[in-house]
Amino acid sequence: MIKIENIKKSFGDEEILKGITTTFEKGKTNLIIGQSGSGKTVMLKCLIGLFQPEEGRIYYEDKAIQDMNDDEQRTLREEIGMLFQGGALFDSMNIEDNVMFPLRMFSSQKKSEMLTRVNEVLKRVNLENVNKKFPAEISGGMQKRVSIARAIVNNPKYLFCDEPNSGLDPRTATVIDNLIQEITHEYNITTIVVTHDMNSVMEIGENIVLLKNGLLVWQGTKEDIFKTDNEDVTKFVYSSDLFKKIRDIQISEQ
Ligand SMILES: Nc1ncnc2c1ncn2[C@@H]1O[C@H](COP(=O)(O)OP(=O)(O)OP(=O)(O)O)[C@@H](O)[C@H]1O
Repeated sequence: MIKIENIKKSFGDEEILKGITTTFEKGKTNLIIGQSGSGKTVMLKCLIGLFQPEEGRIYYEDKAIQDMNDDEQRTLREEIGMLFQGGALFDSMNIEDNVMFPLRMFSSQKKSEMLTRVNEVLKRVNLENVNKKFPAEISGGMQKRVSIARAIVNNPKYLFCDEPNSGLDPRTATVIDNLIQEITHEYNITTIVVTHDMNSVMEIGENIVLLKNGLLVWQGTKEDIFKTDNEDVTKFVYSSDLFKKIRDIQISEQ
């Protein structure tokens, strides 16, 4: 569980996060959604410690980052898996070495042990016999699965995904969404996904936080989305052509 209390972050005179309070639950896919520029990535970067908010507190379980000593912060970093936008695989390393990278960084395991773990996670994301291939030799969807394998290789307690579907066709995007959700449930991880993909919202939105101009304007589940009359939610949802068409059909059938 990750809890944030009244976090504020500015760049120069511009306040980007204007006091956000919320909880991201364990074992759930928590989504941060909102229009471009609403502050999603800045919030994610605050959560993983890349940006220091000027105000507010961020709790991992019951301990605030602000109160952690260096050792505790290092431990926390090891407990975090990151799935970067675009995958961010190392082009010059083969798949096996890409996935092994966090183990080399953080563990003192023997190579054979690391390899066993690498094969385990590659199997979990349904990728076998690709160990010696290079990222450029596999499809975008496969690259995403490699990135997921790399993000979970250290058994993280927390998984952060920044636009995990960018650049994927809708069917592959759904496969990736479902994989993230399955892994979240299976390993009881606190997962946070930044997205503006409405399909992801409706597929895996177990706890959705909607940001607008640096404020949290709505929070709920995917089931709540169609029930709410919150104007910010409806504007966001129906900015998607597909959902606009669904609404038009619903209205015409009434
Ligand atoms: N390092 C930075 N320095 C200055 N301003 C920044 C920095 N990072 C982000 N911003 C500003 O913060 C605002 C919010 O950016 P952010 O990247 O969080 O938006 P977002 O909701 O993730 O958008 P998108 O969906 O387009 O990725 C933007 O106005 C952006 O210019």
